[in-house]
Amino acid sequence: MCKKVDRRFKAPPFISSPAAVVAIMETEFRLLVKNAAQAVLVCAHNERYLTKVGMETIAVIENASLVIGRDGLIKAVGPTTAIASQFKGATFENIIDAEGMCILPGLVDAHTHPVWAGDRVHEFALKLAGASYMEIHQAGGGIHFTVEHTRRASAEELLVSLKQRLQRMLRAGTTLVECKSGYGLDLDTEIKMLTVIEQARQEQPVGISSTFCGAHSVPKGKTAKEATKDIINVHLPQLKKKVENGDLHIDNIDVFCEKGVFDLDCTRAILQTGSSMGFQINFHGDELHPMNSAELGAELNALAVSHLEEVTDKGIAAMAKSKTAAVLLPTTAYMLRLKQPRARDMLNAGVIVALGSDFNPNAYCFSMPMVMHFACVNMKMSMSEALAASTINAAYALGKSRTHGSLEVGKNGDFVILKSSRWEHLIYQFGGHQELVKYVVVKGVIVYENDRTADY
Ligand SMILES: N=CN[C@@H](CCC(=O)O)C(=O)O
Ligand SMILES: [Zn+2]
Repeated sequence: MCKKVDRRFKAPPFISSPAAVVAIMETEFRLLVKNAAQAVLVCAHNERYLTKVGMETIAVIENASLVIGRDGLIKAVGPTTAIASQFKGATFENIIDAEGMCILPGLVDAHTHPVWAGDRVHEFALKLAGASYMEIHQAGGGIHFTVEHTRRASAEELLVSLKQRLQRMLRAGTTLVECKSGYGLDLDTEIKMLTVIEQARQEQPVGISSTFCGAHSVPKGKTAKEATKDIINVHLPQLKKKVENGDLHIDNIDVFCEKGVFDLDCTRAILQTGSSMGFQINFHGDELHPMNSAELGAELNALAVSHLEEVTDKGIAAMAKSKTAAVLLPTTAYMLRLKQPRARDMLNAGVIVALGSDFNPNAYCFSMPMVMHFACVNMKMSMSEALAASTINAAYALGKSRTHGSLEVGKNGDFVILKSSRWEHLIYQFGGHQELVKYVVVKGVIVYENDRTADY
């Protein structure tokens, strides 16, 4: 009944959980998913994150059912027969018979840049012909190109494209996504982007963690030091006011810490100011050059540092100690033909490894299943490690692992139902999620049902 994937996973979690007892006293529920071939809980003991051993041994129940309450939270998950007897006489607004299918937690995408205008397909051609990311950036393209187009775009235009992009992420199984600003660099455009993110949060079902990334690049006509002063003395205080007034919601503060962009001192100053205003530190570091970003993340108790292709052994050890998550982005290393992030060294050292799509005009990928596939093949992660990195650990990197990232009683009823009797097909069939993802559910509501699934 209970697959011995995790030896610590002794009893079906719904039996021992106090929340499950509450559920039994209720009689009306939002959703029952019954008869699933597998329910992948990922973790079952309220872990906030998993490190290597936990990621290798994620919790899976064979022949499982799941109950979501009218508040959108998970009330019970366990063997089908046990759930049937516990919920005898209960009524459900909706029932899904998931025979032959798998239930997985909604995927969490821990790093994206989804608000922009003007694609960069022409730069893809240049890169294929040998130009590097930084050569294009220094010649005024790259982020600068996107900044010019995003400044000119209306908020309405940006909102339409953002919602379409979130919809494409949702269809690939993502139910929580980090969304950065950072293609404005001036205060007005940054506010326009953050406002668009705020609107999208209210108008569509994918959960959003929003990030102020005004230090994504040094704006033309300014030095890094001048831009840093501007962000600290002008942008951040204005944004803080907007947050306090309830006009904006900002979860994280970000900087692109890179040679020729923001150095370590500028990065530290911006992150410390943002953190003092209550924003979680989650920044880009050690991507193209070793910058000691990992060490800085540890020093500042950052929640997460992304990229880390050029991290040092010292940086890895520091992140393991400070419990700063490493958000690895396999699409970027693939696209830019960089050296792969050292996922195995990080896992062996005890670092909390998470994954993100890095969706942006440079790395045009919406799909966390594809990201997991790249992580397995190119970064040598196992499939269960990749799934844990795209669920509980990605939620941790956003400060959301109390509510997201696993199928556990009391968490949001956000999950994916896969038309396959083994969950690993989501990673194995690369590029195949369009046929595999049957339903996506957010807080117990079916937000996507796919007619294109078929048995292959
Ligand atoms: N490296 C910095 N930022 C993005 C790329 C943004 C862009 O090229 O537009 C990243 O995470 O890959
Ligand atoms: Zn990025």
